[in-house]
Amino acid sequence: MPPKKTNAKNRVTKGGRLGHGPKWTPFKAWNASRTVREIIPGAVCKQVDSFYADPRRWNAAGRPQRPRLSTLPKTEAENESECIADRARLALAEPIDAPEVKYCYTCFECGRNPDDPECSVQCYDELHSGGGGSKNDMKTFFKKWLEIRHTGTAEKGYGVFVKTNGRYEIPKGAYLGHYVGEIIPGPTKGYNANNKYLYEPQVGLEWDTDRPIIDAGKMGNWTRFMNSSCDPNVSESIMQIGKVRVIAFFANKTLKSGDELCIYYGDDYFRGHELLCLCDNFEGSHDPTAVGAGLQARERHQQQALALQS
Ligand SMILES: C[S@@+](CC[C@H](N)C(=O)[O-])C[C@H]1O[C@@H](n2cnc3c(N)ncnc32)[C@H](O)[C@@H]1O
Repeated sequence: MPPKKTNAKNRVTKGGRLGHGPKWTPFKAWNASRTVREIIPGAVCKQVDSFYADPRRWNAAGRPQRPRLSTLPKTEAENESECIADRARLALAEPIDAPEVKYCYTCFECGRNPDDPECSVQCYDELHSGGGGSKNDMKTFFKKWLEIRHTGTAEKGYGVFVKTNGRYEIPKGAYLGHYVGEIIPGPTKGYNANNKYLYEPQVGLEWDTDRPIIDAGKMGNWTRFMNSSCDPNVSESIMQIGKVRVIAFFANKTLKSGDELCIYYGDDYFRGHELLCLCDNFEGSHDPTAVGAGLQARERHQQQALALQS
């Protein structure tokens, strides 16, 4: 039998990926609920379930072509008995306060130290593709419980909502997914600082001494559609899944049918893009850095982060 034809455009080389998830697929959600009137110009986004690192871009920046994933820096957090990852995992069964902690290197999927040979890239794949009896199975999570639809506000565009036809409530503390896209080695050729889908985490990945940037402009998952709120119901935290460090999202409140899932983008985002916030907490547009609730939300986040770090 002749080999099956593949669409070269949609093929991602193994060397350029972190994890071994499926190939790209066109991000159907991007157009799923759009009517002709609503179509937003621009490139159609590809749906991916793991990071993509373009070797040419990394070579051009003088960085290793393939991120090394085997040895991870050790921190005290590794030795802490009550690790936030474990708590977050337990939270799926028993809600806790949102895990707002910066670093924890215990694998979210298997609970082992990622140096442990039993913990592998497979943990990442299992969590996200639902294979191997993952406790969390994220493959069907989005499809089952969430939808992307227009917020009704032109400036805000699309948002992520808990499906309105379900009776299911997503418990506080539940792991929702993580931000993926193309990993770029900091501001390099072809980098567009105006891109509104850039996530610039300080993840401390050992293959990148600077800050890598996750660019979900051309490829990403549903998390790229999460809008900002001055009273967010989703928190982010840096986590370890297998050998991959991720920006993971957790429900910080019980999420009910029809709720929009929102994070807090932070002051820099709004200032940098010269945007005003149009979240539902206030009527009309407002500066999220100047409005009471925005400040309170930010302070609460900082306090939670500090409390959990100490
Ligand atoms: C990461 S995208 C979120 C998804 C986006 N709504 C879409 O349709 O693709 C970020 C952009 O969404 C819009 N946005 C998100 N939260 C907002 C808010 N609270 N107020 C105004 N615009 C917001 C801004 O245009 C922002 O640049």
